[in-house]
Order: sequence, then structure tokens, then C-alpha cells
Amino acid sequence: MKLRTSGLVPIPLKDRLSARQSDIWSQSLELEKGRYLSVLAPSGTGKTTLIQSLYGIRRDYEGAIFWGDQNLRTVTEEELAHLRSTQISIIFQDMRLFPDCTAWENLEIKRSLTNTVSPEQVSEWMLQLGIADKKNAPAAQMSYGEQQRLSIIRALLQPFSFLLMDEPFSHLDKRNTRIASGLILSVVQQHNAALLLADLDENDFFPYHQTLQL
Ligand SMILES: Nc1ncnc2c1ncn2[C@@H]1O[C@H](COP(=O)(O)OP(=O)(O)OP(=O)(O)O)[C@@H](O)[C@H]1O
Repeated sequence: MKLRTSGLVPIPLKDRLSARQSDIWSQSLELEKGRYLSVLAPSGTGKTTLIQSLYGIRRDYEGAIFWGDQNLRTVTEEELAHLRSTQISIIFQDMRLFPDCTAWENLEIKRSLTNTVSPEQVSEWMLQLGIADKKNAPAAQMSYGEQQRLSIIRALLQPFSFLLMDEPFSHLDKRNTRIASGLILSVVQQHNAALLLADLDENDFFPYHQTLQL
């Protein structure tokens, strides 16, 4: 399966976009399994809009987004749910954890849906990312950096062919970013998945095949 966009333009950004060049807006974009794409964009230029449109959360755009032969605009809720649970995983900029659930519960809600990762593996990843001691803490009581590490692990608890990431390391220091990106890369490689990282500045978190300006 391939991700393909054509003539994509978010309607709220339309007037602003007509005044500047972009590698993605109004163009065609293709991403295949196993490819790593970096999308660079200054604050406020549409990273979150892009990621949420690709994930099917937003539909206020012109043009089209295809996952394989499925046009996101016309897929049914069931087809979209199936795509998200089998093909597309995501790390949201705003994390979207359940604040009153513990760290472990936040992960278990996702993990138990497909049971493709063992609880032991989850514990190991929490240890690796330095949040094992937060297992029983409500997400709302975790620091933003801890919540971000939790939401990174959560994204890895399902089968996927594409991983969408919206500034996934914005609350992390260099060391934690290195550890978290190493974990993400190893799981992406296991799945032979594609990775799309939308971020503010150039970085070497992953060995990209392509870098585009939003
Ligand atoms: N539904 C909407 N209606 C009007 N304007 C919107 C809407 N959604 C986003 N915008 C505007 O579009 C621009 C891009 O927003 P977006 O959140 O995608 O940017 P971003 O690149 O992710 O920014 P940041 O790096 O600061 O998180 C912003 O100026 C925002 O105010």
C-alpha cells in the first residue's frame, strides 16, 4: 500500500499558501513502505493540519488523499477504523492521553485491541524510555516529557505500515530524544513501515530518504 496525495490544500490556509512555494501543498506526494520522510515547516505553517488530514481527522481540504486505492474523503467510518488499526499509527503533537487513566492503562487500552505486543515488551519499553516508575501514575500527573514518551510507546502497540509523527520530541531533551527515536526506528524497521516526521527544524533523528519543505 502507498500513501498518495494530489493537489492537497487545507481550506483555512488557502489564501496564505497561494503566496508561497511548498513541496507538499498543491503538489503530489507519495510515500511507500520502508521509506522515511522528513517534513520541515516553521511554526504555524500546517504540520498538524497535514498530519491530521492524512489520519482522516480533518476533511477541510481541497484535493485528495489516497491510502492505497481508498480515497480518505469517501471511506466509511468502518474502513477508516480498519486503516487506523492495521496500517496507520500516529504520534499526536498534543498526545491525547486519557488524563485520569494511569500510564499503564493508557497503553493497555491500545495494546489489548490487537495484542500484537506482549505486556512484558511494554514494560521493557517503559524501562528503556525511563518511565517505568510512572506505571501507576495518572497521565495527568506526568510531566509533558513523560507523557510524550508514553504516547510514543502507545503508537508502537499496533500493527502499522505507516507511522505519522507530529513534533514527537518537542518536550524531550537530547538524550531522551535519542533513546526514543532509536526505539521508534527499531520498531518501524521490524514492520518495514514508512515514517513521516513533521518537525520545525532539520534534525538527524532518522535516516531519511527524502526531506520536503511544507
Ligand atoms: N480550522 C481552522 N480554521 C482556521 N485556521 C486554522 C484552522 N486550523 C488551523 N488553522 C491555522 O492554520 C495554521 C497552521 O496550523 P497548524 O496547527 O497546522 O500549524 P503547525 O505547523 O502544526 O504549527 P506549530 O508548529 O506551531 O504546532 C495556523 O495559523 C492555524 O491558526
